[in-house]
This record gives sequence, C-alpha cells and structure tokens, in this order.
Amino acid sequence: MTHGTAWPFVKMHGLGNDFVVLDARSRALTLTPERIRAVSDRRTGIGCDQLVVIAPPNGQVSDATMLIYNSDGSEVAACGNATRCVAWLLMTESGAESAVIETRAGLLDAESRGAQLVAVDMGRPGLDWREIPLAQAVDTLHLGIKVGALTDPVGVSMGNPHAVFFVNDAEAVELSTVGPVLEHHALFPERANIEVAQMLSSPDAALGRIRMRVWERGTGITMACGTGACATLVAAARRGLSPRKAEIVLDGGTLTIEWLPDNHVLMTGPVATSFAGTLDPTLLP
Ligand SMILES: N[C@H](CCC[C@H](N)C(=O)O)C(=O)O
Repeated sequence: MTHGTAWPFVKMHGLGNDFVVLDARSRALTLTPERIRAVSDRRTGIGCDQLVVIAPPNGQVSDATMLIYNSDGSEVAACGNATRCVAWLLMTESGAESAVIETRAGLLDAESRGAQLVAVDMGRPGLDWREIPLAQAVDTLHLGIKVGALTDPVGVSMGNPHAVFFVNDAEAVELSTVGPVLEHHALFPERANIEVAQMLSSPDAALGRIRMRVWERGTGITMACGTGACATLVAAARRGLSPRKAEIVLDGGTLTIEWLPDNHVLMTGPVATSFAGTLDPTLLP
C-alpha cells in the first residue's frame, strides 16, 4: 500500500459539536464512507460528529468550499457549527473580518463578532414540503406524525431536513430511543434531524429562549446543532411561540438565532480549536 504523507488535521467544535477538519485546497483527497467512518470513530479513530473538508473555491465568489460528512459516512449539504469553525479558520488565515463559504446548500456569508465568536447568514429556511424534502404533500407546520410521546412536529429545511417537536420537558424525552425511529420515518425520504424544543419564554418576549436537544441524522445525539437551532427558531416563530429572535439553549451552550425580515436566518455562536495533529495513514491514506 502506498503511504502518502500523513494528512494534517485540526480538531474543532462549536458548543461541543465536534469536527475533524482537513484542508484539501492544495492536495487531492479521496474519501470513502469507510474512511469517513474510520476517522470519525471515537474508539479507533480521531472521533468526531462530522468530518469537514476545506476545498478550493469554485469560481471567484467564495473564499473556499466546505464539504461535510456525518460520522456514518453520508455527505450532507449544511452544518451550522462547522460553518462557524471553517469561517474562523479562513478569517484567521486572511486577517479579514468576513469570509464567504461555498457549500452544497449555497454560498454562506460569515462575519467575525469578536474573539472566537462568529455570525453566519444561513440563508432562507425551506418551508415547502418539497424543500424539506417530504415523501408527500403535507402542511409543514403540522407534519401529523407521532412516535412515543412526540407528535405533530414542524418541518424546516436549512439546506438539510429537520423535524422540530415542541414538548413540555425536553429533558424527559428518551431521544436515543425515539431519535433513530424518527430519523428514518417514511415521511423523510432523505431521513431527518430530530429536535425536541421546550419554550422557556413567553410568545410576547422581546427575545425568545428555547431549550433544544437534538438527534442528528447520520450522527445521533450531539451537544449542539447549528442548523437545528435555526430550524427550531423558525418553527417556534411560525407556531407563534417565539419572537423571530431567540437564544437556543443546547447541551453544549447557547446559540443566538434571528429570522431576519429578508427571510434569511442569522446564527451567532462560538468556535473552538481543540488540537491539531496528523492522521494515521491507515485511517486515511
Ligand atoms: N447531521 C446533519 C449535519 C450536521 C448538522 C449539525 N452538526 C449543525 O451544526 O448544523 C445532517 O445530517 O443534516
């Protein structure tokens, strides 16, 4: 087996949702689902929720392209926490206060908001059943499915599919039991990220506050989910439960999400670097 030079990586996280970040802007990278799972494995690999690849920009409109892979090996179009981390790496490199990142879900604009705090315009939410996507034409404000005690979620796409369930006590939900069942529900032809949300503020509050836990598609329970926080705010505002700006309280900390008048969703939150290293070539040749 040819042994190329080992791949350097940076381990980062956004509120505990963690990533192995590879820079493939000047070196070709061949990923397979098996290799992604090997790197992501917390027992035998580096361990992460998602593997994130920085690739060359496509044309002149972005600073870089970001590719995102869940720990099960599936490629996905959006990851809010990783977008903040990659934006922070690019801004640190360039010295700029902003960065434009191309993703499968489109171009995302990021701005520094101070020390290791980044704001990302996550674009417009997808509210039509075809955008989520769903297997049939249903009202996305009331998806009409029920698993265990969870019922009647809101469907939202942030470039990836989300089903947001409102509950009285988010801590009481057996997410590891109902999460995988809902992730693979027949209504979600591309599976779905599953959020349980508990309102901590009243509908007329100037700033909403929502406790949210998440079962992520292709990954399982994570400490935080940026696109899930965006989907939760949009769902709560559509249901009349929250103003269009709220603090989303996740296991790993708080994200501030605002659904702007131009229909874009702005996510603001921290980034952190854990460590850097090189991958064992048996994980990724
Ligand atoms: N599991 C997600 C991708 C990662 C999203 C999450 N880590 C975030 O911060 O948005 C999906 O399959 O769509």
